[in-house]
Amino acid sequence: MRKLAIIGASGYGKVVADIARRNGYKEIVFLDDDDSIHECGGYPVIGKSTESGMIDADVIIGIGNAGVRKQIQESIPDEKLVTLIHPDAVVAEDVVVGKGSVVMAGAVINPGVRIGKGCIINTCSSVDHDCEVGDYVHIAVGSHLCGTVSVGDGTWIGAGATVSNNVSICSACMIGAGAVVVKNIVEAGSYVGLPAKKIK
Ligand SMILES: CC(=O)SCCNC(=O)CCNC(=O)[C@H](O)C(C)(C)COP(=O)(O)OP(=O)(O)OC[C@H]1O[C@@H](n2cnc3c(N)ncnc32)[C@H](O)[C@@H]1OP(=O)(O)O
Repeated sequence: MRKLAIIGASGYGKVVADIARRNGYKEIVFLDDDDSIHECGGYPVIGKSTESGMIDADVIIGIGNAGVRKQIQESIPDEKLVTLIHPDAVVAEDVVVGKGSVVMAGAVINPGVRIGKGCIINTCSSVDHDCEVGDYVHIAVGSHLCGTVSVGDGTWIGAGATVSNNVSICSACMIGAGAVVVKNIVEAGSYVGLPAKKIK
């Protein structure tokens, strides 16, 4: 199997490397702009984030910040980008997962779901039937989208948060850890608590 270059030698990047290894990548390298980092998860950092075009390798972004992830992903030709799904994630057959997205261990994605590009579907989260997840969304560890939820581009669903069925959340929102979203959110911002309310 081909080589994989992961941009971003971070904690998240380390998890991405583990998923890549389980998907059969034999050679994994990192690219990062921090000169002081030489390895990540036991894999070498061999250059800067802008150098993926010079390497004959598949590419994925290992950066948690949605804005940075988007900026870097959109500078890379689509044919170099891959999608990674942990072998212990449960993903229904008709689910569409966009380029550059990563689905982590224990995640469950049920039928009729569409996940955009550059998303993180993190450990033990669930995305239930017919959800529409935009681009560069992060469904953080242990959070749950009930059925027919829509999440706009760049939104972060915090760890352990729950979004009730048939609810829409617009782009550029931060849903706090443990929040419960029971009504549509139509204005960008940070929302916390039960029921989730805007804080700024
Ligand atoms: C593998 C991984 O690690 S994946 C990463 C998972 N991590 C997460 O999901 C983290 C999600 N982030 C949060 O929950 C954050 O607290 C945010 C984004 C909601 C708010 O962060 P900030 O904008 O920095 O807000 P700040 O910390 O200043 O808090 C503002 C107020 O909201 C409260 N608040 C913050 N987060 C929450 C929350 N999740 N639930 C309830 N109240 C909260 C604070 O106590 C504070 O209240 P106060 O003004 O009465 O003191």
